[in-house]
Formats: sequence, structure tokens, C-alpha cells
Amino acid sequence: MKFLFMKVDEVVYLVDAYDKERFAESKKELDALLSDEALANVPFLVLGNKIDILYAASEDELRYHLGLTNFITGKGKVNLADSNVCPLEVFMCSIVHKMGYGDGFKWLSQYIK
Ligand SMILES: Nc1nc2c(ncn2[C@@H]2O[C@H](COP(=O)(O)OP(=O)(O)OP(=O)(O)O)[C@@H](O)[C@H]2O)c(=O)[nH]1
Repeated sequence: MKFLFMKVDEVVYLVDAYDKERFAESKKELDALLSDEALANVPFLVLGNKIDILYAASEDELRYHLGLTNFITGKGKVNLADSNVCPLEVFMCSIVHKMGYGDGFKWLSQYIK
């Protein structure tokens, strides 16, 4: 898939944490975005959705399957202003239960200029 960007301030990448069979496909799409020059230094919020379902992946599992274990930059307030590291974090959520994503967006907001 090829996207056309004008200017992007942040990326929110929503993954179905219950659909484990499609993690490889999700990783491929995410890797393509992470390596896109137009998105260099843009903060990435990865949301693992559907954690209300018993067999949904845990945050650790999702991080591992998306290959993000060594790329997350830390939750809470992390000052990356003087680095050229791309802020990236994984937050788990349930959209239908309206939970989890608030913390993710709060994290993301610190990187929006
Ligand atoms: N249990 C649960 N179901 C959810 C949640 N968020 C969305 N859904 C349900 O998931 C269904 C939509 O499926 P999605 O996974 O969003 O499907 P999609 O992204 O449109 O399509 P795919 O590309 O095939 O995954 C709807 O029935 C939603 O109600 C959630 O947090 N928990």
C-alpha cells in the first residue's frame, strides 16, 4: 500500500490485539511507515485494541510480534527534543469499552508541536 502524505504530525497505528494471525501483516505495514522518509521523527502511537477479549495479546506479546521491543522510547514524559529518535510507544486499549487509548493520546500530545 502506498500513501500520499502532505505533512504528518503524528501517526496512530491501531492493531487488533486479538487477531494474532494478522500480526505479521500488521508488522509489515508498520515497518513500511516507520521507514518512510516522510515520517522520519514523527511520533508513533501504537494502540493494541480489543483487550476486553480474554485471548487478546498482552502488551509484551504485541510489542514482540510487531518487532518494537528495542524501539519503544518510554511512557510518561520523556524528553527526546535533542535526539533524532522517533518517539514510539505501545498502549493497550479497548475502543468499545472506551479505555486505554486516553493514556496513549496523552503520551502522544507531549510530542505535538
Ligand atoms: N471486543 C471488541 N470489539 C471491538 C473493539 N473495537 C472494535 N471492535 C469490533 O470490531 C469489529 C470491527 O472490526 P475491526 O477489527 O475494526 O475490523 P476492520 O479493521 O474494519 O477490518 P479488518 O481490516 O478486517 O480488521 C466491530 O464489530 C467492532 O465492534 C474492542 O475494543 N473490543
